[in-house]
Formats: sequence, structure tokens, C-alpha cells
Amino acid sequence: MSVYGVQGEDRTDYTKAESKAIRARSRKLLGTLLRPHLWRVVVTMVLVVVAVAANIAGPMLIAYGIDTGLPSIMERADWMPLWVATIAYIVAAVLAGVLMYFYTVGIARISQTVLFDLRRRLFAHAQRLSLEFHESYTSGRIIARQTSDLEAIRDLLDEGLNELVRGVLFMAFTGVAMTVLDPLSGLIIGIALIPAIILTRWFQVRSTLLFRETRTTSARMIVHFVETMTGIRAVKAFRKEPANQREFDERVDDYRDANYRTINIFGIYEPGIMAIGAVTIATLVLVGGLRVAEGSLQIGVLLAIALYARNFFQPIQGIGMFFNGYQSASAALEKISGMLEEEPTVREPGAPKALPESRGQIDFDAVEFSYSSGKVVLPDFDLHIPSGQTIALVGTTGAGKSTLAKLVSRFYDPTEGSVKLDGVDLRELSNDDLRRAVVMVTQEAYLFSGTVADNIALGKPGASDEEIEAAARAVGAHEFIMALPDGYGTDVNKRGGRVSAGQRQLLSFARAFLADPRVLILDEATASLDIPSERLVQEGLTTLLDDRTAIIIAHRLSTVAIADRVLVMEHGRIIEDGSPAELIAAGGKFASLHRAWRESLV
Ligand SMILES: Nc1ncnc2c1ncn2[C@@H]1O[C@H](COP(=O)(O)OP(=O)(O)OP(=O)(O)O)[C@@H](O)[C@H]1O
Repeated sequence: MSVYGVQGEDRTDYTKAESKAIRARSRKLLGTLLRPHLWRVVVTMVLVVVAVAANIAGPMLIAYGIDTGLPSIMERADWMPLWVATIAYIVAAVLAGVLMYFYTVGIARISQTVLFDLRRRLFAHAQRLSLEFHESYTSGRIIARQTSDLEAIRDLLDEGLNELVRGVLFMAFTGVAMTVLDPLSGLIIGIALIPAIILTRWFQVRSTLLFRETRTTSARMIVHFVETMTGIRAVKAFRKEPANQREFDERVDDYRDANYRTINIFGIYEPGIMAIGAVTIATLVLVGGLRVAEGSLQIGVLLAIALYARNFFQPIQGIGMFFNGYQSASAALEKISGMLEEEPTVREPGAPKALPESRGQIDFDAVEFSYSSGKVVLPDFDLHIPSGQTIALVGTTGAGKSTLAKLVSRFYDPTEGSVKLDGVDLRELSNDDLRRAVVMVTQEAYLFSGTVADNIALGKPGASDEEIEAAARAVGAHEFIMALPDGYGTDVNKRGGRVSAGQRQLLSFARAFLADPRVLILDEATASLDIPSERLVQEGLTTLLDDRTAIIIAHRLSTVAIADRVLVMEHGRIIEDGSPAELIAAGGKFASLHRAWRESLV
């Protein structure tokens, strides 16, 4: 099994070599994200080192003030050392504050820029990837990459990393300062660090497991909720409410238990660290106090040691938490880097060929096609469509009609052979030329947020209002548009702007009319249309098909009447090919379909 791209995203049984490859991929991504900010990273690191050092100087200055400043006042009435200590203390505090501000702002700027860059890259990449990718990688997963995964990385960059850097520096500097002031105290704090590390390690291992459990139980709870609500009609129709409620209760129960357990370990960890801190301070004060009494330690030093020790263990919790954030962020980064590793299967050529002036002749030359699953959908396909012809594709479900349409619009490339438009292999055309020449109107007739006019104008960016209206008139959409609250300016997502399925279809016809492609592919949606809307759509269709090559995946036999030629497909092959009249006369498959349809009308 491979770990390339998003494959194996759900696997947990990676071999060592595979894990290494995945980690290397994440590191590489992180590298490319951070490299442009390298100097800024260095500057912020210098800032934080100096800020923490200035902060650490405080207790030492207090020790100096007490041990040197006070005796010199009492013995020589010399106030100078105390003044020096006080002013230095203030300067150090202000310096630490100011530098910490610049560090915080600097690190936030880096992390925000990195996140911005990553978000943009992900979006651009997801749009660039071929339809093949999107047909197998669900939109839910892409959304998770763009939301929860990026949030995990954001949490780490904004909070976790900051706490780690400050915490580690603070502890290291404090340890050094204590050792310099009094080596014995340094040794004591060093010894106290051992149980603190053991406890933190225990917390880290437990909390990783528990956080994972909270995430899983919460996801299971949400999935059940979403499933119930999206299927609420079926739930009510089949009286599934009590069963669903029971299941939901169980999942909430699991989630609650997981949360209890998490809170429980926090309840042990935090007081545990506090207790270690308290025992350490007590020991330091006791040992230090005895030595002060003995005269081998100055009182100011003892005070500084106590001040240091009081804050010493504070950052350790943040450092422990960092590793949790780190784990979810690195899992997120692994998934994101996997998606970014995917390459479009349909690529634009480096040196595209120009499309000759012509009106859309299509040729399938010895085309063989299979989806990545390996099943051959079109085994050996030859087809010549002269320009201007209107083709109706008919056939049983799964025969390969949509596949053929997807090959003409180059959403996929053939496995063998070639598909040509006006004599040029589609693989040699630029995306711009191809999209201008071939337009596919899908069943869903998707409307984007914006006005009716915006939606029609998608066919030809920058189209004038007159052009938009002319297109709408041509396909017979003008009347219903004028009846909308704001006419062409109606927002399609607002109440009142809601359009019916048939009207949506007409809007997508107007869009295609405005685009004026050489080749139009139409996956005709029918089920949702009533007879008057169907008639409306039929009229729009006739205008739309004029003067261009058209391939209609015909679910309705009434559409077939306007076709010049009918292709009947079965198992990826054309089994009948001719004008509607010829095929009816020949008495084959199409004739019997046609007969059944005529009978159903009576
Ligand atoms: N994205 C895909 N990945 C793998 N196999 C696919 C994919 N899309 C379609 N197929 C398979 O290819 C075959 C042809 O499908 P296609 O959608 O072209 O049929 P169709 O004739 O358009 O059917 P319908 O009338 O039901 O839309 C089917 O067996 C289907 O299972």
C-alpha cells in the first residue's frame, strides 16, 4: 500500500519507513512555509531570549539591593547601590515588557502569515485538482482540512509554540540564575525537576489518549446528530425518533465520560505540580535558612532563590500541553501535506496548440477508458460527430453516457487513444481554449451566491446587461426573471429569490447561451420538471442547440425528437446509431424504448 497523497489517510498501521516518509513530507511543507520568514523568526527568537533574561534579572537585583545596598546605607550612609538596584530593576522590567510585546506581535505576524499562506495554497490546490480527485475525496474531508486541521495548526502556532519557547527559556534561565547565585539551591531545584518531569510525562501520555477519545466521541456524537437532522423526513416517516434518541444518549454518555476522565487527570496533574513546587520551596527555605543562620548564605540570596523557585514550575504545565497540541497539529499537517502532494491527473499542456477556426467536430479515436478503480467503462470506442450535429445519447443506467460526456469536456483523459476537437487532441489545448469551446451543463444546474445576472454572466465574464438579457430572452428565461422581486438583480440565495428546478435549468441555459461554445454537453435533468416547465425548457433548449455541436444525455424521449442523431449505448459500446426515424423503423432497442414511451403517454 502506498502513502502517496491522501491514500492511506485513514490507516493507522504505517510501517516505520512509511511514517518516516510522511513526517518528512510534513517537515518539507513546514520548511517551505517558514523559509520566507526566516529572518523574522531569528529576530523574534533574539527578542524573547533578551526579554526572558531581563525578567530573570529581577530577583538577582533584589538580592543585590538587600545584601549590598542595605549594608552600605547602614554602614556608610551610601545610597548609591540601592538606587542602582532599584533603577536597574525598573529598567529590566520595562525592557522585558517592551521586548515581550514585540516578540508576541512578531510571532503572531509570522503565524498568521504562515496560516494565510497555507489556507490559500490549500484552496488553490483543491481547485486545481482534477474531477477524479473530487469524485473520490468527499467534500466533507476537504472541509475538515480547511477548518479543523488548520485550527489545530493555528492553536499550536499561536499558543502552544509561544508557551513552549517562553516556558523552556524561562526554566533554563531560572535554573542557571539559581545555580550561579547558590549552587546547592541549583542542585535542589534540579532534583525536584525529576518527579516533575515524571509526572508531566505521565500526564502527557494519558492526556494524549484521553484527548483522542474526547475527539472521537465528540465526532461520533456530531455525526449522529447531523445524520438524524439531514434525514429528518425519513426519521419521522419510519418513527425512528426513540431509537435515534437512545443512540444519541449513548454517544453523549461516552463523550461525557471521556471529558470526566480528562478533567480527572488535570485534577491530579495540576495539584501534583503545585505540591512538588511547595515541597521544593519549603526545602530551599529550610536549607537556605539554616545556612543564613550559620552565616554561609546571604539573606538577599535566599529571598531571590525563593522568588525564583516560586515561579519555576509554572511553565511546566504549558510545556506539557504543548505536546498535546503538537500531536494534533502534526496529524493535521500530515493530512494537509498529503492533499497538497496530490497532482492533477488532467494537466494543461506546456505548449498548447491553437484551436483552428471551426464549429466543433468531435472524434473519438480508438478510445479506451477506465476509472482509477480499474474497471473498463469504454472498451474500444470510435465515434465521429460532424460539427453542428445534435446527438442524443440514450442507454441503460451505467452504460457510460456521463463518462463519454466527461471525456469530451476533458474532466478525464482517455486511458488509450484520443478525443479530438476540430482535429486537435484535447490534451494539446490550453484550459482557456478548451473551456471556451466546450461547455457542459450538468443536471444540478448549480447557482452560485449572487444575483441572477451574476449567475448568467458566468458564461461570459464581463458581459454587458444587454447581453445578459438577450441570452435570457433567447432561452425563454426573461419572463420569469422579470417576475422575481428585483428582476435580474435578485439575490438567488435570499427568500423570494428562490427559483424552481426548471427555472434553474433555464438560467444555466442562458449561461451556456452567453458562453456560446462550439460544443455543448447537456446532462438533461428531468425528474423534477412538471409538464409546463418541461415545455418551457424544451423551447429554451431548441434555441440553445442552434448552430453548434451538441451532445445531450437524454433521459426523456421527447428530447430525442430534436436530435439529428441518436446513439444507443450499452456496456460502453454504441449498439445503435442513426436518426430517430431510422432507428424507429429499424425496430431495435431504441424502437422498443420509443414504443414503450409512446404507450406511457396514452
Ligand atoms: N468516478 C467514478 N469512479 C469509478 N467508476 C465510475 C465513476 N463514475 C462512473 N463509474 C462507473 O462507470 C460506469 C459508467 O458510468 P456512467 O456514469 O458513465 O453511466 P451512465 O450511462 O451515465 O449512467 P446514468 O444514466 O445512470 O447516469 C458505471 O459502471 C459506473 O459505476
